[in-house]
Order: sequence, then structure tokens, then C-alpha cells
Amino acid sequence: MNVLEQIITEVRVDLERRQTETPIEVIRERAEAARPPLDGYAALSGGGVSVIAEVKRASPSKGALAEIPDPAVLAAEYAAGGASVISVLTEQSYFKGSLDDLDAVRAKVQIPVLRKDFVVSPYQVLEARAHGADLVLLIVAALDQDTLVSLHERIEGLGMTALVEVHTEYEADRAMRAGAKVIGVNARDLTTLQVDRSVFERIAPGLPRDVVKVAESGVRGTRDLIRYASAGADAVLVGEGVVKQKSPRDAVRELVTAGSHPATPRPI
Ligand SMILES: O=P(O)(O)OC[C@@H](O)[C@@H](O)c1c[nH]c2ccccc12
Repeated sequence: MNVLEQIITEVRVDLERRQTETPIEVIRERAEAARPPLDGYAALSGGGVSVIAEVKRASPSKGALAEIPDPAVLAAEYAAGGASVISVLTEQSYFKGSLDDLDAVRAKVQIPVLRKDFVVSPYQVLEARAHGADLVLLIVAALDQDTLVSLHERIEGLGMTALVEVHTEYEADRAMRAGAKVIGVNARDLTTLQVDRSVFERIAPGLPRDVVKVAESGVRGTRDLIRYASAGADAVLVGEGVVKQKSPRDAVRELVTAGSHPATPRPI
């Protein structure tokens, strides 16, 4: 089993447990009662390169990254630095996240929040909405095409925005066929955990103009952001590069500033 398959195996075990504890009908009611979602697409398609800043304690590639005793405090720092969206990892076994983290962040900030997890079931989409998410990650490599299409429809049907993650041209093609409006190109191969920043440069030019293009992983500073921006990124998703900084607010602000004055003119 590769890493992605291992993670999904754990995710399914956790999911079973939650589904037994709380029936889907209850989650559906909570999703319907939640405050309506904010527009994630609009948040990412404004001027300059938008920054999605991630609440990330650990990862399978790096192990522990940051303590994060209060995710709400960190998210508020990100927002004050000018982040457009906050990403909250909710996967427990490998990333040390939780739905409690999502609740805490949601209660604190006024900007859209992304549920970052390995979503394989409609139950998790309803959960995301019930816990106030505005965007939900879908990883193409983790889903067959029918499941991808149906989860995408459910996310959009609830008024949320799907961030559809790809790592190859073939996956990008599948994302487009599923109707994705926001596509994230992950520089990290989730089956090997290797990071290759050139993957974005290879895939982004083949994506339609009206698709919001998010460069995911590997942004350690403004140089990486500028490189992604000149390859056509509308947004970058940054975890390690901001979570480990003494001042996450300043780190985000530096990225936002670099993204608002791209060094290379971008095609209109
Ligand atoms: O810490 P980084 O290299 O800035 O990466 C952030 C983000 O791209 C990464 O956390 C991520 C991208 N896709 C994922 C899917 C699941 C879990 C995590 C991820």
C-alpha cells in the first residue's frame, strides 16, 4: 500500500466510527442549520495571487511541524496577514487535525474556510457544512470518476466550493470532466510524498482560463510564490511555510504583498 492508500484506510475506519455515533440524518440537519457558506470561488479569484494559509500540525512526510495549541489564534493571525482563505486539516491519524479545529477556526474568522481532508463519502461533505466549511478538498487520486463527480455535485449543491486536487495531466482531465471550477495542482505526489514544483508549470497551461488555479505545496517563501505566479497561479496553498514561522501574520503578509506585485507580468 502506498501512503495515500494507508491514509484512506485510516480515514475509513474513523468515518465508520463517526457514522455509528452520529447518524447521517443528524449531520444533515446540522448542515441545513449552519450559517450559509461564503463564496470560496470569489475569495480566490480576486486581484493578485490569493493566499490560502493552512492550519497544519503534522504531515506524513515531515512528522510534527507545529504545536498549535489554539488553531483559532493562528487562523486570526493568518487573516490579519491578508490570507484569503484558511485551510484546516481535519484528518487525525497523520495530520493531527480534527473537526474541533474546524469549529474553532470557523468561530473566529470572517473569511472562507476550507475543510482539508481525505473526503471519500457524502457523510464527510455534510459534516464539512455542518462544521461551517465554505470549501471542501477533493483529491482526484483518491476517488474513482463516478465518486468524484457525485461528491463534487454535493459540495456545489450545498453552496460550497470544491477545491479539486490533481497531480498529473490525466487527473487534471478528470477534474475538468467533473466540472471543477477550482483546481489545485499539488506539487507533492501523495503516493511517494516527493515534492516537484515543476508539476504546476506543466499542468496549469492546459487548464481553462476561467478555472481558478491553485498551486499547492512547496511554498517556502516569496520566491516560490513568484515562480508559481508567473506560471499562472491565481492562488497558493501554504502550510509548512507559514505554520513554523515566529510570526505567521508577517509570513502571510509577505506572501500576499509579493502576490499583489507579481514580478513577471501575467497574461490577461
Ligand atoms: O506544507 P506545504 O508544503 O506548504 O503544503 C501545504 C498543502 O499543499 C499540503 O498540506 C497538502 C496538499 N494537498 C493535501 C492533501 C491532503 C493533505 C495535505 C495536503
